[in-house]
Amino acid sequence: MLAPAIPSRLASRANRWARPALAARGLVASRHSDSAPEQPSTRHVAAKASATPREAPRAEQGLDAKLGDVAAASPFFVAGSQQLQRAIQVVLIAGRERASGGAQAHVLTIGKDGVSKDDLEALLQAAEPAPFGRDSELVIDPSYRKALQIKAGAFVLDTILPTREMLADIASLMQPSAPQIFAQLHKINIYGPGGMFKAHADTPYGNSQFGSLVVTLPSVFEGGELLVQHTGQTATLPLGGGGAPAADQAPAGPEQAPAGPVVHFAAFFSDCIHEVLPVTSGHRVTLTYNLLAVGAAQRSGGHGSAPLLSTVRPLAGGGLPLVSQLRTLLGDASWHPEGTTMGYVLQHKYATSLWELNDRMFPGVLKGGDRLLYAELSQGLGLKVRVVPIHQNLDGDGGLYWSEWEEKWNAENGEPVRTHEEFLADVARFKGWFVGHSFESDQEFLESYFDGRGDGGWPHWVGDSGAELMRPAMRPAKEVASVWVGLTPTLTRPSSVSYRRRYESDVEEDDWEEREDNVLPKSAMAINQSRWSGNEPSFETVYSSVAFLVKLPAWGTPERERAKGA
Ligand SMILES: O=C(O)CCC(=O)C(=O)O
Ligand SMILES: [Fe+2]
Repeated sequence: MLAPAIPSRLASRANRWARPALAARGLVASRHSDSAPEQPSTRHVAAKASATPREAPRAEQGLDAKLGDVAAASPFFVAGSQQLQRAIQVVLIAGRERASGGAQAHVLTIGKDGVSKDDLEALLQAAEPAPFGRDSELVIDPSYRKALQIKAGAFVLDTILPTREMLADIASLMQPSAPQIFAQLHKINIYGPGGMFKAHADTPYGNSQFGSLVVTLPSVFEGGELLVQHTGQTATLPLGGGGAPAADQAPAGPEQAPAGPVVHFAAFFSDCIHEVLPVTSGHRVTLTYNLLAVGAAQRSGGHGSAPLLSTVRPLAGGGLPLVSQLRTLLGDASWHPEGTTMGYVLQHKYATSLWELNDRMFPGVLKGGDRLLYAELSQGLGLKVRVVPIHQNLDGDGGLYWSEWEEKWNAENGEPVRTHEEFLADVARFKGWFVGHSFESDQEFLESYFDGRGDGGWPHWVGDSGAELMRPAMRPAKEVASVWVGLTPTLTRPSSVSYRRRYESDVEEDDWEEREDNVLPKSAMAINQSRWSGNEPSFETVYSSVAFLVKLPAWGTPERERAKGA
């Protein structure tokens, strides 16, 4: 008696969509393929486009061609060095066992000459192998990350690092409208000869995390460059490496040379793939931090983009070519005379907690080039811009479900019937991405979907052409984008992560078994830890791909007049 347990609405939905809840109950075989994520090689720094190239209409190809300029116009990292006035003291707190053995906390004093041999020894003694997140597991794999770590909590710094100056630079370039940013100390990392960390994105700690910060403690090492990539650009940051004693790099002070060392730092948006190249000699000792922005959303939220533009204008140094191209197109009466909606896939991904997706965070939390573009479109051109999540379906079948038995049941009960051939056609069609309705309604959708309540909205699928929205929505999106920009280069990293339900502990005893392995399918995730490893495993916060839906006004309207400019 399986069929009556399936509410008819869900049953008809199941014909078209994944049904993990049923799979978990053993009613259907799970169709999620768990192929191992493809790991990038150390030197493989450019994200490889795996999407089918879209066939954009000729007029719109110019828009895509200008995309690189958006990335180039705004930085994705901030790096520099600073001469400290005082030596840095690091107190290594002895563990309980060691304390009982009479060990004392060890105090390191790191002055101009950097980490001494004895201090390095003490650091190595206190350290343990550094794990990282692979899918949902914390693993130690020296072929991927070879490093030692000392976790925050096992040491105390007496010096305020990052310095106020570092934080100010980071804030003004990376979070210009956040009233306050914070650096949350994560750990000390020690990379000896051969030490490295292959390409990964940093697992977000919550939706206020925008970046990661690395500060190197001065020591002599070679190699160990930090590579950070973003939309085809790669920054190579030596962070004080290169063999010269760190103190030698300080500008020679005349009489009163500062007692402190020179420290190097690099901050980057933490969705950017980065890696630490192998250290060839010496020891590279870093402090890592999560960068959190507080209040960014409130400050520039709502519809007011004016404050946003004033914060990004100094970064831009002129208009974006993408925007002037759009302006030219809008000035052509034959280009979408009725008006349309343009979709733009943002260059960065945004940390969101799946169950707290929130579009009110935008535009305040926008990063780099995305922020610049938003400001230009909304304030510069006066266009209406909506921010929506993009979801990804990896499997090709998206966990789509078809059962002969159930089709028979559907036929007998007047439900829509889909043939197996139709199912196979859908399988091919559903590989790719779909545009969410809004963060809030998608949350509702995903939750109801897993609950079997089945009352969420339907998303719109984006075809491989990147230009089409394929499925009619049960609750139609307000806009339907006919022009897509940026789809191919940005959405190239399929997720390999599944997410466990958070409220397992709330469910009834009886439901426990079936819900235990009831994971969010890759196909429905608001994206995506990606096939790249993270620095931590995480269920809670993921990176979401995000799109702008930009309303392009009809010819002859005042909005079009304003947008096309003089
Ligand atoms: O130590 C570094 O330079 C960065 C290491 C890193 O990427 C991480 O800990 O996530
Ligand atoms: Fe990292």
